[in-house]
Amino acid sequence: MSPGPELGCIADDFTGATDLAGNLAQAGRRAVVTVGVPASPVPDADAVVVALKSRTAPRQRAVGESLRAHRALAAMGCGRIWFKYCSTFDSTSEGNIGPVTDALLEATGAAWTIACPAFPAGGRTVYQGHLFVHGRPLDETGMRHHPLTPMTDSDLVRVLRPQTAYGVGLLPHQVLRAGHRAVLAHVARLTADGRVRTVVTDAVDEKDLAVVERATRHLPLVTGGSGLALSLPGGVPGARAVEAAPGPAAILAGSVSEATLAQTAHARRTLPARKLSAPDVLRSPADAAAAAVAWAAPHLAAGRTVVLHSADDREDVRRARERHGGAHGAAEQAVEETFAACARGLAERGVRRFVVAGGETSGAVVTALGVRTLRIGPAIAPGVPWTCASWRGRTVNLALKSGNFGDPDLFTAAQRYLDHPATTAPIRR
Ligand SMILES: Nc1ncnc2c1ncn2[C@@H]1O[C@H](COP(=O)(O)OP(=O)(O)OP(=O)(O)O)[C@@H](O)[C@H]1O
Ligand SMILES: O=C(O)[C@@H](O)C(=O)CO
Repeated sequence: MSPGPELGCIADDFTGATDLAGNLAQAGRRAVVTVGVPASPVPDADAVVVALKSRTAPRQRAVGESLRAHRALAAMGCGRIWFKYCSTFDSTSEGNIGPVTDALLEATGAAWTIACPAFPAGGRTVYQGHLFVHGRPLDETGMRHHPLTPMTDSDLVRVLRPQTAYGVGLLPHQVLRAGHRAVLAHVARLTADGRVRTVVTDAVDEKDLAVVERATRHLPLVTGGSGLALSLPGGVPGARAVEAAPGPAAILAGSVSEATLAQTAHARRTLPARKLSAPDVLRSPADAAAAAVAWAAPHLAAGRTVVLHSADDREDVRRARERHGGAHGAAEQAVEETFAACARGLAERGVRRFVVAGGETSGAVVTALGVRTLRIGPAIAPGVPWTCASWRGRTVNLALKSGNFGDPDLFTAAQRYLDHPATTAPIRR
């Protein structure tokens, strides 16, 4: 038996970290997310997930931070390492999926590993190496136009090859369907001459993932999305119970993905909502946040959940960029600073529950609240768990939602999963 946690995970963004930890909790693991590399061992955890902001960082930095995280997890005695990246394989020809995988192969001494982004419960499937999002090839989705990691090819073997120093193989569906022994024989052939060290795995449903899990449970390193976690056997019942803070809630939507825009539009029908004014935000994030918090105060006093959002559509972002006319990313930075200041102001006004949409926005909010660790609670949607953290010694609950996750009613339904965790487990297997 391993002396430390069963799993040590390195996530390349914050929402991805809680996504993986949430699925590990669904599989009965006591999962804890640390914001950045932990300075000391994490007690009472079966899985420690280190949340980094390395997805679009310069390659050297991403590799360096991931190795630092690996050293901390290895020092805790973690049995296996899991490199978590996006289920839409967000990367460029430079990386960072390939370079970080290469570095972790060396660090863990693994002869080979898998690249398994499939998350069927979240609509991500892989067939013959091609990634589909709710049945559409990746390159035909909005990811084609992502500003930082545009995904213009759904063939993951082709996408990964230029990113890694080693060969890339494919574990196709027909082999998977023949069972885990056939998988191991196939991989043995692929990796025989030592060139191929990463194997892209097909998986279109949970049955496929169960075979992948069975065939790879001996590996010191796995890489991929969070979907594989749902197939882990064993686990402790009740691992998802966390304290629910009393007190009002706020939705902070800084994501401009299609799913979030639909969720915001839905929530605005029934909840008090305010759009952050772009000119105000660009002039002074602090003043824009103060005005938003003042607007929220009477609604919060009346016990209502408030919604603060930054865009109705992508045009808003384009206009803000144009209006700002500054350095690349400056308008986005101002919006993130505003959400960060809103989170601080709202917490000071008694808000104890936050639903935050968007990876970057979540990073800004979690950092602003000075949160160091997140314990995982019940899920609102596949890949979106409630978490429990401490703010100035008080319990706060945070749900960090990846831009593209969740149904349109996610914001309005969120509270009920925290209040009634035992009766509402929305993950369909
Ligand atoms: N009106 C706006 N003008 C300029 N920038 C904006 C505006 N609204 C949001 N943004 C910025 O757009 C970025 C959205 O990124 P974020 O990661 O939060 O969401 P996402 O990309 O939809 O989600 P994910 O990364 O989880 O898929 C943030 O930097 C945010 O501050
Ligand atoms: O895997 C996913 O899709 C998410 O956890 C994510 O990483 C989005 O940023």
